[in-house]
Amino acid sequence: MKQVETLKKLANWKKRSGPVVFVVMDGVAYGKRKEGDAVANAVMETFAELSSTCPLVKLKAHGEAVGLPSDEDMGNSEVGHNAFGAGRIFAQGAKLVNKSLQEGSMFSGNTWQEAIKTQGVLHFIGLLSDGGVHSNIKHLEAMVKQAKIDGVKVVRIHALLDGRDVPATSALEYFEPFEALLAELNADGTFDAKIASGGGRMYITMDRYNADWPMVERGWHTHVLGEGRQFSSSVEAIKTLRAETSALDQDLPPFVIAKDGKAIGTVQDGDSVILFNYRGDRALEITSAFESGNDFPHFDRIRVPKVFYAGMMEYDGDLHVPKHYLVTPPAIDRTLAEFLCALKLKQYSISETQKFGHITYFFNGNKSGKFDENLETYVEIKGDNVPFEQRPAMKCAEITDAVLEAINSKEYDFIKINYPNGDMVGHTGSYQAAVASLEAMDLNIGRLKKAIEAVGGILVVSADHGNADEMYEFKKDGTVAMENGKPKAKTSHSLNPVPFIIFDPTYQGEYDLKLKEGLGISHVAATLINLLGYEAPSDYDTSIITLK
Ligand SMILES: O=C(O)[C@H](O)COP(=O)(O)O
Ligand SMILES: [Mn+2]
Ligand SMILES: [Mn+2]
Repeated sequence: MKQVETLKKLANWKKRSGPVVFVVMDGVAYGKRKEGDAVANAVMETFAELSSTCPLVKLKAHGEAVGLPSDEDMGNSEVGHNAFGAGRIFAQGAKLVNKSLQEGSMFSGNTWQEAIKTQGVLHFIGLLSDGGVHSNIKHLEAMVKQAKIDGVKVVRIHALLDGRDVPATSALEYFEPFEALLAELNADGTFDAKIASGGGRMYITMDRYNADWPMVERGWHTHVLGEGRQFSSSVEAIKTLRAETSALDQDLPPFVIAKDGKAIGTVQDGDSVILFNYRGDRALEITSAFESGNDFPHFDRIRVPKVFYAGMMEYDGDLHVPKHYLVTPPAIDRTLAEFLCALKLKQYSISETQKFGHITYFFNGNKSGKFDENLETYVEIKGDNVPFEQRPAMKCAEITDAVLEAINSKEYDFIKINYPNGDMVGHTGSYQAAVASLEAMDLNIGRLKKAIEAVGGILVVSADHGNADEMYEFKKDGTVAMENGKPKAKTSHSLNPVPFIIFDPTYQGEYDLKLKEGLGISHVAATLINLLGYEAPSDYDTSIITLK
């Protein structure tokens, strides 16, 4: 790999005595309506003070500004952190898969051709919605149709309920038409495609960052071994399990579709398996359960079928996982971390388990490795495996304790932090917990601010996309949607703009205090490089500050 160039020092920059600390308030944006806006309604004294006294601008964090197909697409952590870390916009997974399907290259490629050779069953595993963050049901539909055209006889789909990137209880809007499509494709008797198993995405299969391997184990038992509560159809399963548990879709218990007491879609030797999710974080663990040999410490798989396994994308560009994939991911290069390493600047990255990979792997362009072991420190504060509304602080105090130590050690030039609060608690749909979570985070940003003041560093506060700023669903007429006498919870991200604030207590007048308007979060990296005293790479999206 070609080494990046060494950036030039800014001629008129007075080096600060402390580090530049970049805070990503995950899932915190400016809402459009006060009702259900936990960000606007929480008591956040530090955020209010920074907002009224520091340079501040709103940045775009969704749609085309982060490489998604259209401005209808909400932002998410992968594309947001990619944009922060790469300083440029890359066409993202969602867009690349669309293109590969439109141009037909997915189906002419080796991976698809190999997958359809199976004499057994072609399985698809993935998230059945049009949330567009991890997957898109349209991609699955196109692949199932193509499988029929290509002469595959038996297809089994292992479908996860979303309710996290789409409305909280919307699963039947996807499962019912999808079952109808399968029935249509099966009607001429030459093709047999069925949903074989499923469950809520936060209950089985889609764990991330080694937070909760038993989730993946439950998924393995459901999809591969065909063990679990049996139903005759996915729609019957969803209706029954909802009535019994009142769970939101993301938390629905697993189900297995069976006929005469026998699961219809266990995974067997000689089958092909395609994971149709394109985003990596929640795809890596189930992938490793399929691809690992005997050396698999996470749970007893009981039976490991010999299959041809492929992912929609390459999920880890460093470790080349999985071995086979349908679409080549964006080639994100020349990231901020790489430039800072070339300058020999010491960097510290920290978050709680759920967002640890966001501030490292996503920030570094979906690479799990470091550029330089000696210059980069990664710290993970272990999260609790509980519903997050029960521990809304999301370890923000522990994260801050560690950062204060790092600041006071005077070892680091650049520190980046992800506070998971607004996002992880935002996804639970609990408004009260989201407010509590944001207030805890704000207290801790207050602690950071004091430390920065004491050492003469710079604090930059921003966010990767919205979430906690919209905790209620709204009706078309603009009023709050109600359910059982209460506001209906919204669990997904928002499309709202995010804050960008610079707190620079030893400002030396090197830049205008008025920030540039109308930009997106891909402009943050160049700004951070300037605030460290260097010229940004010429191919980066321009800095948000105007240097004097
Ligand atoms: O994976 C998730 O939790 C959601 O689909 C998206 O949330 P994130 O992009 O903030 O991780
Ligand atoms: Mn996020
Ligand atoms: Mn999120």
